Amino acid sequence: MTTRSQLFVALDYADAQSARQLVNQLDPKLCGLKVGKELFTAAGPDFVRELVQSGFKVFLDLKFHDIPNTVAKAVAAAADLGVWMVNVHAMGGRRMLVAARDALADREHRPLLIAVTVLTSMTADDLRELGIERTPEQHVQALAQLAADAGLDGVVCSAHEAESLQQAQGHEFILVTPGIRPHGSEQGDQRRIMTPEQAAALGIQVLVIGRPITQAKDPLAALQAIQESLTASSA
Ligand SMILES: O=c1ccn([C@@H]2O[C@H](COP(=O)(O)O)[C@@H](O)[C@H]2O)c(=O)[nH]1
Repeated sequence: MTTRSQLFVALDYADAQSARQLVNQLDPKLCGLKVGKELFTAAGPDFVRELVQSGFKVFLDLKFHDIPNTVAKAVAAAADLGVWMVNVHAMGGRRMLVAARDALADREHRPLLIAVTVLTSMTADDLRELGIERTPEQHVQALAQLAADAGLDGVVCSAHEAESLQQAQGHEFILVTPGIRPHGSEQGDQRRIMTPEQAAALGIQVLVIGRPITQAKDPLAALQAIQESLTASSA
C-alpha cells in the first residue's frame, strides 16, 4: 500500500515575524505547518489561529505530558484553536492518554491526537541512561501499542520504526516522523534519521522537516526541491 506522504515544515522560529517571512511564501497545498514549543511560547495562540485562518493544516507540537486532568484541558484548548493535529507524550501513561482522547470526543472540531513515543534525538544509550533496557524500536512498539489501546490516532516515531509499526498497527494508524534529513543535510541533534525519499517510500503519512528548510539560504527553494524529489521518486 502506498500513502502519499504529507510534508510538514517545523516553524522553529523565535517570533511570529520570522515565521511569517516563510509562511507568506507558502501555499497550503504545498505543505502543512508545525508549531512547536519555541514559536508557541514566543507568539502564542493568536499566531496559531492566524495560520489556521490562512488555510494551513497546523500540527500543534506541544507534546503535553502532565497529570490526566491537565492534559485533557490542554488538548481541549488546542482543539479550540482549530489545529489539525495535537500531541501528547505516551510516557504520560494510559490514564493520561485516555483522558486526552475523551477530552476531544464529541467535539465539532476534533484534531487528530497523536502520542510521542521515543524522541528522534534519542538512541539506545540515552534510553539505558533512563533505566530503559529496551531498544528504541522495542520501546516505540510498546508505547505505540499503549497509544492504540487508548484510542489515539497514531504516534510520533522515527522512520526506522515505520515498517514494524505498520505491521503491528495497520496502515490506518498515523505515523508522524521527524528526523527527516535530505541527502547531504546536517544531522544536528537528530539521531534516528532518514531521507524524505526513503521515508515516503515506506508510506509514512506525515514527514516533519525543520532546519533543512528553515536554515537554508532559500527556504522556499529547499522545500520545493524536497517536494520535487518526492514526486520524482514516487513516479
Ligand atoms: O521525536 C521528535 C518529536 C518532535 N520533533 C520535532 O520535529 C522538529 C524537527 O526539526 P528538525 O529541524 O528537522 O530537526 C522539531 O521541531 C522537533 O521539536 C523531533 O525532532 N523529534
